[in-house]
Order: sequence, then C-alpha cells, then structure tokens
Amino acid sequence: MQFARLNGVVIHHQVIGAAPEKPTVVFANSLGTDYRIWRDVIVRMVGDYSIIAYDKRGHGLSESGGTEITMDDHIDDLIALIEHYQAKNVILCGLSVGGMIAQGLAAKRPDLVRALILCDTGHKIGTAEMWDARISAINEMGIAGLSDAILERWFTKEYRSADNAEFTGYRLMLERTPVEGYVGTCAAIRDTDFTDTSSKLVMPAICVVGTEDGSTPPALVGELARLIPGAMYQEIPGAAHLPCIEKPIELSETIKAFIERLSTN
Ligand SMILES: O=C(O)CC1=CCC(=O)O1
Repeated sequence: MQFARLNGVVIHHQVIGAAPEKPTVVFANSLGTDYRIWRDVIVRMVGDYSIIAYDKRGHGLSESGGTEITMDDHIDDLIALIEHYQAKNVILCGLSVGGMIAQGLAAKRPDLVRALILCDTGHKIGTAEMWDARISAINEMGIAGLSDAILERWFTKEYRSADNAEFTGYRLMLERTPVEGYVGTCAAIRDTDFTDTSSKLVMPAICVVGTEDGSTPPALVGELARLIPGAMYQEIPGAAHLPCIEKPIELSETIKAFIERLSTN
C-alpha cells in the first residue's frame, strides 16, 4: 500500500513502474468505488506501461478532508499525485466522475497530459435535482439504502446474480464508501459542467461506454465524444457502467490499441 499527503489529505495509491521509455497511464475511479476496480485491466498492462492508480479523496483508504468536496479538490489531488511522481505526458484513464476529473485536469494542466481515455462519463452527469435527491436519501438511509438501485445501473442483469461472489464484493465496496466522501463527491458532480472546457481540449481522446450503462448511457458518452475535438468513440457490448469489471479484456485491448495509435501518429 502506498500513501502520500497531498493538499493536506492522505491519498492511497499504487504505482507499478516500467522501463522509463514506457508511457504512464493514470487511472481514476468512479463514485462509490476505489482503485481496485481497475485490477483486471491493470494486470493486462503491467510491464508495457507505468501505472498509477489511486483512491480519490473520500473513497477507499484516502482521507476525505472534511465534508465539502469540490471537483477542483479532486482535480488538484490528481495533479499533486502526478507531480509527486514527476510523471510526464500521462495518459489519463478515468471512469465516470474519474472521467470528469480527467477532463478537468486536462483543461487546467494540458502540459501534464498526453491523451485521455474517458470511460462511461460525461461533460455533465445528471441534474442538480437528481444529485440533491441522492444526497438527501444517503444522508437519511446510508448508502446501503440505495445500493440495489445503484448496482442495477452499474452491472448487467447477468452479472447481478446472487451466486456471483464478485457482485457481492462490489456491493460491499460501494456500501463501505465513507458517507462524507460519497455525498461530497455527489455535490462535486452536481456542481460541474465541462461543456465549455471539454469542447476546447486539444489532445487525443477516446470515449468508451458499456452498451448497457444505466448511469452514463451511450447517448451521453456519444455526446461527449462529439464535443471533444477529434475524439474517438467506442462501445463495449455486454457491459454496463463498469466495463473494467465486466469486460476487462475488451477494455484493456481498447486502451492498448488507442495508446499504440498515439505512438504511430
Ligand atoms: O452511481 C452512479 O449512479 C454512477 C455514477 C455517477 C457518477 C459516478 O462516478 O458514478
């Protein structure tokens, strides 16, 4: 386990190095998850890429830094982590709110970023009313009170079988997320609209989405791909909101092919 105090908050992360000439890929996780969601993708990339994965503040083993969390807090934490390791030309791979953090970082510090892999995300996710309702419900009932509905959007019906130990494991990951980190990040998403800044990004990007995603459906991710100049768009059949868990082979092949294309262009 690796920890660093960044912007006054202890951030849990993992670095898996590779030869210096290999590209660095940085993974950012979604709401209610931690960096372990990337495991089955990362194991297919070790050796060919330097890898940094982290738990954003208020998730996993990272501190929350208080009850109020803004998108700028999340972006500044990731900037600090990248600078902590003096990583250059990173390829940011973010899922859902992790993809928003990646878009915000790319707009704020384009000098750090070589390319973007945006999974199951949008320039704006949901409405203020929806996030306010979710915050109230979680404050009242805890995350477990909403977890069935959330998990229905995260995973396909086939994956959500009572016999599937992994499904139970991800339920535990969601339900054990600290409430202040979860609710604080809901507010950060509610208050974020990257329509303008993402339309001005000047770097290679690919937007990827599970065809059955119930949180950030293909229509939203397609809109993001049309917004970012020159962005590619790819659907992953048989996955919902978390292709890194349900379809890690397909997602890692997509990521590797995209990075390969960067070196030939
Ligand atoms: O939990 C959800 O509804 C899905 C989601 C939205 C933003 C995020 O990071 O996950």
